[in-house]
Amino acid sequence: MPSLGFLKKIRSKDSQGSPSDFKPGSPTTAKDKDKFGSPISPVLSKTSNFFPEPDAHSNLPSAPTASSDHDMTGAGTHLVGQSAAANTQQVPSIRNMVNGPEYPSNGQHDSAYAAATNNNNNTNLPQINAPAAAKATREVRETKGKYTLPDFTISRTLGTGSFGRVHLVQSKHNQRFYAVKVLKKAQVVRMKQVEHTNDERRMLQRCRHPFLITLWGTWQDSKNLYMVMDFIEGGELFSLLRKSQRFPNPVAKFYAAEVTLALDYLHSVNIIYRDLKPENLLLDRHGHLKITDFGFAKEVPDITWTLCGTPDYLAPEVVSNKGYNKSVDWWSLGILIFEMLAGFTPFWDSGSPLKIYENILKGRVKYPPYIHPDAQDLLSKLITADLTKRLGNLHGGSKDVMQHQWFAEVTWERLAKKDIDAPYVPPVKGGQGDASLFDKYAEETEPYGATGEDQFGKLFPDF
Ligand SMILES: Nc1ncnc2c1ncn2[C@@H]1O[C@H](COP(=O)(O)OP(=O)(O)OP(=O)(O)O)[C@@H](O)[C@H]1O
Repeated sequence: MPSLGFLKKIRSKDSQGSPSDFKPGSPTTAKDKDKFGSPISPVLSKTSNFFPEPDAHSNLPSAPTASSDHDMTGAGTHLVGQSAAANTQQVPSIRNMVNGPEYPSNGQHDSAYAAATNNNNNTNLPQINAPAAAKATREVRETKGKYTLPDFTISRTLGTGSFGRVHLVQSKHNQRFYAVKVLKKAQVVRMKQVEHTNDERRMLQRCRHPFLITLWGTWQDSKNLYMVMDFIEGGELFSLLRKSQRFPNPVAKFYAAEVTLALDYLHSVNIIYRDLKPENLLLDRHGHLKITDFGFAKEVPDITWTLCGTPDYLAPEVVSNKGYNKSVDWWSLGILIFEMLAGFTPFWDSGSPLKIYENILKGRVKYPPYIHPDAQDLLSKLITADLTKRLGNLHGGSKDVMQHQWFAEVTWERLAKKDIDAPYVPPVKGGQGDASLFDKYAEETEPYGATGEDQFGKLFPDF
């Protein structure tokens, strides 16, 4: 049993959806259903468009087939079929992108992945060729973006974390909005997170995928580290989930499917994410997910031992300090799906991490009766301590998860191209630095851009 001192993160904010509403065995009440009304309901009619081939065995509303050339991002269609090499040529250096008028659209972020996963197979699962994906990633991300504070106008805090905060910023060169994560070096060192922080930068630099945040570059001054990312305008899935209390089955399925594709990609390039939770899932302006916060991501071809993560989401092999592998992300996916469907995490226990650990090790999950049987079947196969039985960790890898009955109507290739409408479109004014969907935070009082002696500079050579 780990002591709290080992842990990087305790779940903060208003933390946990309370399980108090759930009385095992009691049916879902009409009142429960009403709770779904806000803020998902205005677009709930769109749930029927998520997955155009409805599963005959599911209770989803039957769906009109979305037109095959429909692309709600306005970006995806022209990408399909581009070669990774062609795409590489189109992506200018980061410095040029900030300075120049031809800043790439989000669509270009997607195209290396699209090219790497493009195939003519009959199956609707993207056939990801890991070495090709990794190569495409490397080719696209060889630029080494270096910025300075005067490149940006810093505005409000979008979110805070264990070591720093994330600001909305505007580039003075192209007037576009970005998010800059600011980490205090002293705090990173004090909390023994130097390696994780360097890993975060390296992993983000390497990754390129439609559902992963894009890192454009970094810099440092004598006190802080800075990471420039896309500003993802729709806020955290966490906020949407708390407001909605819990998601209807198809809504949870949509988000779970996008996360599954992102995990499939990360694992294909030997990266474990290790911090899956709704706080780290942001919604873009069209309602698609972006995974942020790679503070725990690690390149591991095989097994690792570090104890990190957020209590509710830790797999038993992590809690009991055994070596672990990519399977921990599949466990966390199970916890995420459970939380989306139930509104609380399965091992939650009066907010006490130690009790949560005990519950994780006991491994008993009570499924609320309103969870769809197919979802429950998938959850029982993900939230299983036995690594020889955990879905995602078996011979079929992530394909076993993607081919599970709960995901039967998901057309994975279209989903990977963002060619399926999201269930909820955040009410934001795109491209205008609209941060209205983010919680408000007290602002930093110490000015950025400190000069003078840099005690820790050598520890962060890549920033
Ligand atoms: N690219 C982004 N666009 C918009 N908001 C963002 C972005 N990246 C992060 N945020 C916001 O900032 C919050 C904190 O970011 P992040 O999780 O990366 O910080 P952290 O210090 O690593 O936090 P933690 O303690 O959870 O690890 C996020 O939950 C999110 O609300």
